[in-house]
Amino acid sequence: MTVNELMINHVTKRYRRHTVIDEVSFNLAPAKIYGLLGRNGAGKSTLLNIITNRIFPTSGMVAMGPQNVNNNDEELGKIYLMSESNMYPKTTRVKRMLADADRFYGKFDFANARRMLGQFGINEKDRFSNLSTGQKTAVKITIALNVNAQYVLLDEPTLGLDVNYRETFYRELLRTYSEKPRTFVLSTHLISEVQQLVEDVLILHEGKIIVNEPVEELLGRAFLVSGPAQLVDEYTAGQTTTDSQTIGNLKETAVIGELDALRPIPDQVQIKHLDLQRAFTALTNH
Ligand SMILES: Nc1ncnc2c1ncn2[C@@H]1O[C@H](COP(=O)(O)OP(=O)(O)OP(=O)(O)O)[C@@H](O)[C@H]1O
Repeated sequence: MTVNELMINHVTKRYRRHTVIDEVSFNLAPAKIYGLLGRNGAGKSTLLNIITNRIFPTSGMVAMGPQNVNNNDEELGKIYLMSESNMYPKTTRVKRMLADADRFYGKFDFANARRMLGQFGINEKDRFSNLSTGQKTAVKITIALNVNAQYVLLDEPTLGLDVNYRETFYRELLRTYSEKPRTFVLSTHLISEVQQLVEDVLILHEGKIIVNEPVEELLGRAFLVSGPAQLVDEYTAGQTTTDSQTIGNLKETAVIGELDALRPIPDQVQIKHLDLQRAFTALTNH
C-alpha cells in the first residue's frame, strides 16, 4: 500500500486576536520519526488537534496526498492522536479501550499491547480512571503503538512516566517502528531524551515553524563558542549568534548558522557542537 505524505498547508489558528498558529506549512513523510518541539503555549497541541480534525483551523488545510482530511473519515482513519485529554467514561476498563482502538482503526495488535501492558504492570481489567497519571499514560502509549494508523501523533507521551517506564516507551517505540515502519510525531519537552530517537525536528515558535530538518543537519550548524569574553565577541561578530552567557570574564555564545571559515579562531577560543536541547533553547530564548 502506498502511503501519501501528510501535508499541512498554510494553517492559521486564531483565538480572538491571539494568533497561535501563523500560516504554517510543512509535510510529514511516511515512515519517519519526528520531534515536535516548542515552548509552553507554543501551539503544539493545537497543531496536532488541527491535523486530526479535532479543532478547525481559522484558515488553511490539512491533506493526505491529494485528499483534504477535513471531515474525511477514510483519511482520518490513517491518523491517530494520543493526547492528554481523557475522553473515556469513568467506568471504562483498559480492555474496552483496546477493543475501541480495534473497532475504529481495525487490525489492532492485541498480542503486543498485552505484552506491553504486562511490562507496565497494568491489568486489562483495571478501570482507566482508577490508574495513576503515569499508568494512564502507559495505557495510552500502549494503544498508540499498537493502533493500525500510518501517522501516530504523540502529544506529551511521557507525561508522569518514571524514568524506567520512559525507557520502556522509547525501546518499544523503536521496536514497533523497525518491525512496521510508520510515522511518529513526538511532541515533548524531554528533548535530550529523544535526541537519539527522532530523525527530523520541527520547532514551533511564536506561531511559526522555525526549524524543519534532520536533527543531524541542525546540529551540524549549531555551535557553542566559548572563551575570554572579548575574544568570543570578536570571533562571533557578524555571525548569526543567538544567546550568550557570561561568567566573570568567560563567555559562551551559541551560533546557529555556518561559521565564517576564513575567520581565524583565537587560541583561547573553543568551538564545539551544541546538543539538541541547547540548540533549542538558543533558538527559542527570545
Ligand atoms: N480554546 C482556546 N481558547 C483560547 N486560547 C486557547 C485555546 N486553546 C489553546 N489556547 C491558547 O493557544 C496557545 C497554545 O496552546 P497549546 O496547548 O497548543 O500549546 P502547547 O505548545 O501544546 O503548550 P504546552 O507545551 O504547555 O502543552 C496557548 O496560549 C493557549 O492559551
